[in-house]
Amino acid sequence: MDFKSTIRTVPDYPRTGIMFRDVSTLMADAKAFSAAVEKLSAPFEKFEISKVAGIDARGFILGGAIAVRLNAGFLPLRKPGKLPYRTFSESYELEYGSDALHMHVDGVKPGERVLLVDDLIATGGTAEAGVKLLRRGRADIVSAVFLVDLPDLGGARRVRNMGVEVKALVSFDGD
Ligand SMILES: O=P(O)(O)OC[C@H]1O[C@H](OP(=O)(O)OP(=O)(O)O)[C@H](O)[C@@H]1O
Ligand SMILES: Nc1ncnc2[nH]cnc12
Repeated sequence: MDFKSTIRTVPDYPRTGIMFRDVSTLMADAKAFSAAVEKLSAPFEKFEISKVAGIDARGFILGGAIAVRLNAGFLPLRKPGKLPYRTFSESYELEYGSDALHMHVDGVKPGERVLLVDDLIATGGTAEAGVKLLRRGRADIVSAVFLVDLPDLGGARRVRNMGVEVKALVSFDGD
């Protein structure tokens, strides 16, 4: 499956100079979406993942589908002001701004095996915040998976340097 050709690139969104990799076109393609979920889930079938942590917002779509495929629960890592109960929070810088992620304090049990999921990794700031939140809950992070890696921005390296394995289906480097 040629996943790359199913992802639309929108130049200068949301700011001049950003090449926006729009995964909504991959997700709208039934064959590509189901093949992507299968490809990112299958390697973890035997890893007894009990929870998939998905990052707000596009990581919810992919993470929810992966959670069902792996018979795992789903844990939302959300933007500020969205979770009703007590939370841990971590702030981070983005390619185009700054933000924070929250996780319910009882979102994971100590030692619980978790797969971290998002649609895309760029600078890795968002994923790093996700890793920090899961570690505050003392989760065992099995891997972090993405549809898209932008390797020029160094995010995958940054997360690997935190001791977390990173997998991505597609890489856009310099194009
Ligand atoms: O590796 P980074 O440089 O941190 O960037 C990656 C993040 O940026 C995008 O989310 P965005 O914050 O645009 O939010 P959205 O999913 O709500 O659109 C993307 O879905 C990742 O979560
Ligand atoms: N270039 C990009 N395309 C889509 N989502 C992003 N998130 C951060 N950088 C991005």
